[in-house]
Amino acid sequence: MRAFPAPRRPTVNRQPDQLFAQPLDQVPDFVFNEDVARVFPDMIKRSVPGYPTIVENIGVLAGQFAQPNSLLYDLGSSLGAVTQALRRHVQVEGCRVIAVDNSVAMVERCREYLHAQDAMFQELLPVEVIEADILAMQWQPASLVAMNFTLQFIAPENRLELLSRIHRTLLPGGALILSEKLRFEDQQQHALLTDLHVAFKRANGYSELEIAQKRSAIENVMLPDSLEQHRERLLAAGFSNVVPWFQCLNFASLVALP
Ligand SMILES: Nc1ncnc2c1ncn2[C@@H]1O[C@H](C[S@+](CC[C@H]([NH3+])C(=O)[O-])CC(=O)[O-])[C@@H](O)[C@H]1O
Ligand SMILES: O=C(O)C(=O)Cc1ccccc1
Repeated sequence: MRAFPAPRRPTVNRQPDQLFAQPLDQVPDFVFNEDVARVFPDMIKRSVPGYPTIVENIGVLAGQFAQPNSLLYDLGSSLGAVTQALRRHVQVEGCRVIAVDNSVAMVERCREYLHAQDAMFQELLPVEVIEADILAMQWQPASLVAMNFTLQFIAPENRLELLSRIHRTLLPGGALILSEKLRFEDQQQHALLTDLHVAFKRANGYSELEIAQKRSAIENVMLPDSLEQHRERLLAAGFSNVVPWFQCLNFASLVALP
């Protein structure tokens, strides 16, 4: 008998995303379940142009906004990629990271990844991973809120209220970092960037079938807004300035100042 049980899975996840590789009679709506959580690092890197750059730089940007003895929120944290970047880059006295996700599968694995990060580095910011709906949670004053590709999964009628709550929770001098897939109001622009995004997925090894089935899985659950809609809604939520800092094809990231 072994003295210690073998780990359930390797710490570094290299499982390829083949979730939509076989033809499905009916493509179900996309959900963040165990199957998705298992392949998520591969899926998001091959699907979102600029994702690794955005994640790493959220850590760098956060270093400019984090204030001593305050909270940093990672909303819709999935496996905690942004939380890990925050912990690598922010070395400010008394800061704490709160990662929130409502998918049990994501939260379980996120905790494992963060334990692995704890084992590898010293003096990382303390972190708490909370399984909760970001529409129903209690807020505490924060100097940074990151929402990396999460708002697009929130029902459109709830988006303004959520951003208003985030605005109220932010300390002066803090920031919201909001990354989203974009829709374009100009039809030609929208078609061009959509085609270029399909080319990006193809170049990353997805077949036409995988691309088509994934599109139909997400079309009712992931509803992107235009940059103009984001800007207007952030201003309506109380933010004083909205600064795009990254765009790659139809994916962008903004800094919103309270
Ligand atoms: N109401 C909600 N409450 C809490 N979590 C939610 C809610 N709705 C969706 N989520 C969670 O938001 C995450 C969106 S993925 C974020 C990537 C990550 N930020 C990353 O930088 O790797 C984006 C994507 O897959 O395109 C999922 O884990 C959902 O469970
Ligand atoms: O926009 C797309 O085509 C995507 O595939 C984005 C995405 C990435 C990861 C999970 C869900 C949606």
